[in-house]
Amino acid sequence: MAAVAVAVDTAAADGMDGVEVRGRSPGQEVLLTPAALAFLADLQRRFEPARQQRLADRRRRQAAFDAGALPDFRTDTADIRAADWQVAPLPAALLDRRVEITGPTDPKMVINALNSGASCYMADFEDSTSPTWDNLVAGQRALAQAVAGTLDWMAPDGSKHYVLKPFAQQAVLLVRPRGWHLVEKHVLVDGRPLAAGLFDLGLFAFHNARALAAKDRGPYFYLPKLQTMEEAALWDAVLAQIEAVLGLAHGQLKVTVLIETLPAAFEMDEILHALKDRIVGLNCGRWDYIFSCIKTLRAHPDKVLPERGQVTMTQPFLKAYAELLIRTCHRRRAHAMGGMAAQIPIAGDAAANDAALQRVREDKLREVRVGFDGTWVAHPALIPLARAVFDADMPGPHQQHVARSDVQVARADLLRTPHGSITRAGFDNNVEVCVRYLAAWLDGNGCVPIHWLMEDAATAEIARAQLWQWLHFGDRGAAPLQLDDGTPIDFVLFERALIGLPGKLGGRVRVPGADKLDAAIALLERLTRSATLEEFLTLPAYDLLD
Ligand SMILES: CC(=O)SCCNC(=O)CCNC(=O)[C@H](O)C(C)(C)COP(=O)(O)OP(=O)(O)OC[C@H]1O[C@@H](n2cnc3c(N)ncnc32)[C@H](O)[C@@H]1OP(=O)(O)O
Ligand SMILES: O=CC(=O)O
Ligand SMILES: [Mg+2]
Repeated sequence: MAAVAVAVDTAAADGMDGVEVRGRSPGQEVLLTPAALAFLADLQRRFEPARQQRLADRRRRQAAFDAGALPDFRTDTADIRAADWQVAPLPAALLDRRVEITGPTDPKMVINALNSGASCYMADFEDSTSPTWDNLVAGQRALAQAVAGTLDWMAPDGSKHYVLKPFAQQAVLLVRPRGWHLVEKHVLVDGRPLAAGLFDLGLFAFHNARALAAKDRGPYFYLPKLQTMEEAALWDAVLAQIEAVLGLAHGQLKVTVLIETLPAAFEMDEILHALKDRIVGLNCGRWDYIFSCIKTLRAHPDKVLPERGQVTMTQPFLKAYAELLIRTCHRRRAHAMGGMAAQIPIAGDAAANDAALQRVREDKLREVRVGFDGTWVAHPALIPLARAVFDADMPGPHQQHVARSDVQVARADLLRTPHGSITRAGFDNNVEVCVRYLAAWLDGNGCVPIHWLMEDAATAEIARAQLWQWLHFGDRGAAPLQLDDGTPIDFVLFERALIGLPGKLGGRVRVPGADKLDAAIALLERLTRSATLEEFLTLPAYDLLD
């Protein structure tokens, strides 16, 4: 079977030499002790060369797609897909994951999420966190205090004191570090920024792993935005190193991997295999997946998706991706986790609220009936609804026995482009979402409601990538795209949508990050006018943060 080798720099130094902390935030000295920094620096020195190789592999792969190639199942790993093997047994705390709440890591959110009644809580440093230094330090402190059982929080006006429920009544904690593409510029090792994922995961593990292991709670992680088994193998090597340094058993650290890139959909078995001693499931990260489909196939004129609102999970290419994930996971005795419906409760409008909840209910019903073992919710008020749907259709703790061997997904199924349209409302909405989300993110808020939908980095990326793709469609000689009413999609249309926005938002809507609107507009203009599609909006946006 194809083995995945991770090149490791074994000459990694220990100690504080060459480590510089540039951020200043209250309480950071408790986290960034000399021992913690030495631990992080060691991880960075060992694994940074391999991370850089994986990022270079991504660029090479994308260049091939841009030159006309399409993703496919690998021939060099056919034996991994064909062979019979299973992942390591799942820990008891992760057997029943029917409802998982996700959210950023500020202390109030952490307490609300752990107390929410969900089976699990994914504390998120990725899609829903704007990685200001203050957010990261406060988030790591809140999580460490939560693990220690000492976290509390007082509302600034003194109206409510938030305390944790007893441990046995709390949701099981999982932590999602940032992806391989991001760096943490506030910690330099040998003059270069630390890999953000190593900072988030490493720092959490350093301070909490032993305490969580003693309670038989992992630690557990969600790994975002992977593309290949080699990237999975890199995480596996990092986790094995952390276990060795912290004196934990091999396989103590457990992970769930988000399948949220198009290349990864072709390597689900391989990713499970690369992490088989510690992986407990795959998750359908639908929003990044849609974004990745747009990004990966950006140079293929026959692969343009309709406007965001029309790209739902019932579209055949997304149905195929979800069903392949379930079949693959259950064959390997791993959980198949569903994703996030974007609707959130609507205050002050009962009819609209009922309609939103009905959309969520339908989404969860579809998930449990196709064979998912659990699902995500964005908001605590959605937990009872999701739980009721899963309880009714999933009497046991999971449904790994649902083999879905009826599912046959071919390359063409994953690449089938849905029909649909681009309306003016859809175009304008993409512009508005990008501007409002970027403004909030630059202001330190990584997840906001916009028109009663949860918007985070993944959902905003769809809007941003679509605008770029639609506006640059004619660059390769094709006729420009048109709206469904025949209006050409060009920069005149884009500027028109942008021009009225600050007045409209300032006058009518409470906008988080209102004083960042100009910066957000300037960034969107830059991203959209660029001749090439920026890989992630959070890369240039991070330069503007802090
Ligand atoms: C594509 C993906 O990656 S999905 C995963 C990433 N995205 C997420 O995790 C979404 C997280 N969700 C959120 O951040 C929020 O629900 C939002 C921004 C969508 C809406 O937030 P708000 O407008 O503040 O919601 P609302 O005012 O209704 O909140 C009511 C209460 O629920 C709490 N709450 C809302 N969402 C969450 C959550 N996800 N976790 C914990 N508590 C929450 C609020 O803190 C508030 O608490 P309080 O009554 O004690 O003050
Ligand atoms: O992380 C989840 C997604 O949908 O993206
Ligand atoms: Mg995502």
